[in-house]
Amino acid sequence: MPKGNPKKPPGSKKSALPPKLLSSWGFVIFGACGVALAIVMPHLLKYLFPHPEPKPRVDNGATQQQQQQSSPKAVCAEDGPPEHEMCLAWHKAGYCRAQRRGVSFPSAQQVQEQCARTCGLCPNTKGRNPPKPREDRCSRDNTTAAVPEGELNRLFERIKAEYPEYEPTFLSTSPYVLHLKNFISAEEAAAFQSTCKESFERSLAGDQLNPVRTSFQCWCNFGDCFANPLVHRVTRRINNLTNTPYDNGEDLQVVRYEPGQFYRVHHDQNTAVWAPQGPRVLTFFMYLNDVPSGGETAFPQIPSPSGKGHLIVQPRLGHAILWPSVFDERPMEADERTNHEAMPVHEGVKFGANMWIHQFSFKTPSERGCELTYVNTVGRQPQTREHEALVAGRVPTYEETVRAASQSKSLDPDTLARLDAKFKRGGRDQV
Ligand SMILES: O=C(O)CCC(=O)C(=O)O
Ligand SMILES: [Fe+2]
Repeated sequence: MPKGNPKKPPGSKKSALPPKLLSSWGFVIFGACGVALAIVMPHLLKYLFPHPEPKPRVDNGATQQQQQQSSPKAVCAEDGPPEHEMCLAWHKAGYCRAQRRGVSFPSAQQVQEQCARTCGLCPNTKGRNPPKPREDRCSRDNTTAAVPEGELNRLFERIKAEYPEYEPTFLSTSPYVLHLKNFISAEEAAAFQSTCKESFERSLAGDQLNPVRTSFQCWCNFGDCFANPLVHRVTRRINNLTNTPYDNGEDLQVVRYEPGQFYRVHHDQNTAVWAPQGPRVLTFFMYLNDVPSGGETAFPQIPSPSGKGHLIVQPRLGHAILWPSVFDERPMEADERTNHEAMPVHEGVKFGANMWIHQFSFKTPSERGCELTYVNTVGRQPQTREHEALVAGRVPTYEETVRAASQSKSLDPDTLARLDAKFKRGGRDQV
């Protein structure tokens, strides 16, 4: 008798399976039934005992319940301490949701604790830039015009009165061009240049390579730049000075001119008025170094204060100029008198930085990937289906937009809270 398991004779059906084999088949069948039951059972139970929907997920991926548990009461409380000054930048950089790889500070937990309101972690607050249904993605909040009708001139007068430390001087009052000294420190100017060092590219004008602008530019739209504490501090200082929300400003644009480079006469209002962010209403331009020769900013349609020739501003480290792109009484319409140019640099290199401020939130549609539509490249009329949709429904028409911008100042709760706090501090800003 051979040893081992006897071979099953070919063709034999009822071949006597050895008891050991039988028990393994039984095991397999039993297991399969178990698996099937495990799959079907939850559905069956759900059908038999319907369960409430899971809590909606929000911005940072946590459920509202988790949010409320993790919300630090202090920051959420109405009379609580202010949030960390970096919160807006940290949120924009995505730090509310996840810790950035390779960066130990700030941790996601630290951000969530110190920026609970901005991160949308407090009960009954939406946080900055909350998710929107797809069809509303690119709509505009009509009630937050940065510069309503009749507010532009007042804004310039207020800055002159409130900020003597910058030695504000009107280089022109019709239209306004305001000159400030010591607006940024040498350390801050150096931070702009160093964060941008590897990120300069040939400048664009109206979204295109253009022979009218031969300089280099760096969009400060990456976390290492806009979440750099010195860069953010300057950004917030501009927001406070102009009384406009963080989200209405484009990311800063650092510019660099080598000898011979320039930006010929142009106007900064380049945005279709029906785009979600509305027109650029203000330009805040900072000089980041002294230029040995050339590199002035010139306004060919504005007389110089001395009455001789037109207005020319010398680039000096720390100085800044602010001018409007629209009319006081028609704050959606470009005021061509603020055409300007960057004259060629003759000696040395010129560094500067632009902050363009829009009538409505720029960062929101920008972060949502909406069409931002420049008039120079897409024309003044809507040309694509998406443009038409913006005009037709999701974004107000030109007339509605103008009407909304003309309404008396009505600000969003965050801006109101900020103004309120500023008033309580005696009108001074912290940064
Ligand atoms: O460089 C300057 O002086 C002005 C730059 C400017 O006008 C711009 O970048 O739009
Ligand atoms: Fe410009």
